[in-house]
Amino acid sequence: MMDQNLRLKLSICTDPVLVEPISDFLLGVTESAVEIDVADQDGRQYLNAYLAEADMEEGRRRQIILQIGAYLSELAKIFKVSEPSLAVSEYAEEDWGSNWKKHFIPFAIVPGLVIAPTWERYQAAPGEQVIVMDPGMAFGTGHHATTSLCLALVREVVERGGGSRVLDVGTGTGILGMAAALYGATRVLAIDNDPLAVAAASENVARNDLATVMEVSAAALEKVAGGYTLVVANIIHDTLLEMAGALARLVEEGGALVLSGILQGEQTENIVHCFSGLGFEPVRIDRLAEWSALLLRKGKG
Ligand SMILES: C[S@@+](CC[C@H](N)C(=O)[O-])C[C@H]1O[C@@H](n2cnc3c(N)ncnc32)[C@H](O)[C@@H]1O
Repeated sequence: MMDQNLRLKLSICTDPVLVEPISDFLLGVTESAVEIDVADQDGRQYLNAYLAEADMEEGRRRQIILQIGAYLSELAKIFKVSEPSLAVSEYAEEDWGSNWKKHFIPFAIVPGLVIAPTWERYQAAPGEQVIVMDPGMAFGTGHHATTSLCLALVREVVERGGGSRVLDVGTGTGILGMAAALYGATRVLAIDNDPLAVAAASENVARNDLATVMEVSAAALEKVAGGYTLVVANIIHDTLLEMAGALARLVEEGGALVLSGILQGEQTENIVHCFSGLGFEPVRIDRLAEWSALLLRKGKG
């Protein structure tokens, strides 16, 4: 057992090509604050990640380190570069808040849309949209590749007039639904089966003055009624396949379905195959790091 109030610090030295996918993973999956140093003389880059979770049991600590180590080896194989080195140390809690805050700074997740933390007074530039939220409440502060891939497709659909009724399935922090509302959607329903995510998204919707457009609910997908012009779901591949029938039913004829949480290759092919069988045509597949996001259209017209 570790001492009270200690957190893990991971120091990773890597080929620069892996910096982005490693940061995405650490921010999105382990909710770490990540600091990236400039390249050293040998051309490698150094990342320090400060994990949010404190006082881990030894078993959990070992599991996290193994998971991250396995992910680093997998990435090195995919990108055909040498495996990153990983060193683990501990640091005291007082440092964490300031590290987290130092590294969660306003950033444009897609051009024209900035995610800003609640403790910053961010001054939007003309024409810029801003979503204000705290990190670490639920998945989806916009640092994960799948979130930014979905945002670009949501914007495409809504700005082309497909945003009269939007359903955000697995909303996390509410980021995709809130972005749809800012891009001009007139009604948004956001659902999640994690009560912490529902609480976080509700708070974010209120904080961003979007409650007149966007509703957040813990309702199960099977209980949702009606036809939507756009349904977006950034959830893992296996869950998307389980949900396929319900998702397909909720998209109106001619409407759009945006899916991510899907790895490139076999998972992407499975999803295209499954939704083709349900009457959807793939319109666009975007890729970032090892992830894909799909825009599908229901029916032929
Ligand atoms: C990868 S996160 C995506 C969060 C956010 N939409 C984004 O794009 O950043 C997936 C979310 O789906 C939720 N989720 C997983 N299975 C679900 C299900 N069966 N029904 C509703 N939500 C689900 C999780 O609780 C989590 O908040």
